[in-house]
Amino acid sequence: MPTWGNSVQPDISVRNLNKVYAGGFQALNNINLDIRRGEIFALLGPNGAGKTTLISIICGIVNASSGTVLAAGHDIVRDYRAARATIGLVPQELNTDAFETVWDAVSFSRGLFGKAANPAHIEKVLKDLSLWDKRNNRIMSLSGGMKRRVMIAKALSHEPRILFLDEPTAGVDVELRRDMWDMVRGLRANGVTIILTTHYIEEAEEMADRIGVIRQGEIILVEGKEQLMAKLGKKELRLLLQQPLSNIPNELAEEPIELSDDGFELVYTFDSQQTQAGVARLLRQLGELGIDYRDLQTRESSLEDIFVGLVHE
Ligand SMILES: Nc1ncnc2c1ncn2[C@@H]1O[C@H](COP(=O)(O)OP(=O)(O)OP(=O)(O)O)[C@@H](O)[C@H]1O
Repeated sequence: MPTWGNSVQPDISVRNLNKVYAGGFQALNNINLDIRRGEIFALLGPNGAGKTTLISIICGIVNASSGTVLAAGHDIVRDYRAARATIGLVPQELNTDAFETVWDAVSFSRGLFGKAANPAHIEKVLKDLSLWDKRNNRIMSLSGGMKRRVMIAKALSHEPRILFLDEPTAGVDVELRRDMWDMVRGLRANGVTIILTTHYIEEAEEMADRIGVIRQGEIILVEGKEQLMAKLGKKELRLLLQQPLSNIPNELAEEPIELSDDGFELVYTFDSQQTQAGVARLLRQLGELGIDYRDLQTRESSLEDIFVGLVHE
């Protein structure tokens, strides 16, 4: 691992980044973003929001129109080789020679970064990814899940301290997705900084330390996952009534309350940061109004609810 390392300085630092594609389409609009050393950062955004464009610029595959990016302190344009050497990229598509063996493909990737051969490192990577037994197998003979592991092994072959995973679990089954999550957590435990893009909110909810939301080429929010859920999360209290109501009683008109179409359910929504005082008041009022309920359920909003609210605002 390179010796450059100041825990205060971000691993990736993006400043005033813009991308206008040749046809004139502005895919990124003044992006500013810091990724901290050793975190798992999830970049969430709907289709076409600019996630792949942003990653491709940081990894030197696409040129920015303006702005700067530092990777581990190296400018990605002026100091491209040093910057790129700190980064591993696992792209969305599998792009590797099917006829090669796992060992050869992963060793060759390391060579592309001008690094001297290091069989001990390749062995460690293959063992960490449960690929050691397959090292002499041709890639075409592997299952889809194993092929994805090979892509990750290739990305880690040159000992990058930053790993980008573009939609790491798109189209993989639930079991493999869980395996991937465990693997990514293991990488972070070894000190790798991880940036992943995902459509699966569940994935961000499960793994990310921080979440960035990108919409129409703009970062609209960056927040710790826990803080995001506390800040924007809502709680819901659902009361199943004994007798249906035809409308919400006037006494409750000021409350954030809704009545279901069949009149059998009252749904009360409140901020997750708020105390239970509102709920206690509501239940007292219902008692005074003689409205009986046979069941009461509470539910907290998921990251998905929050995300849908953000991108469709
Ligand atoms: N080479 C290109 N030329 C012109 N426009 C492009 C090019 N590449 C991407 N775009 C446009 O830029 C926008 C952002 O694309 P990008 O692939 O970065 O989005 P994304 O967030 O990764 O989407 P997805 O989740 O679908 O992969 C899209 O509207 C896309 O059509």
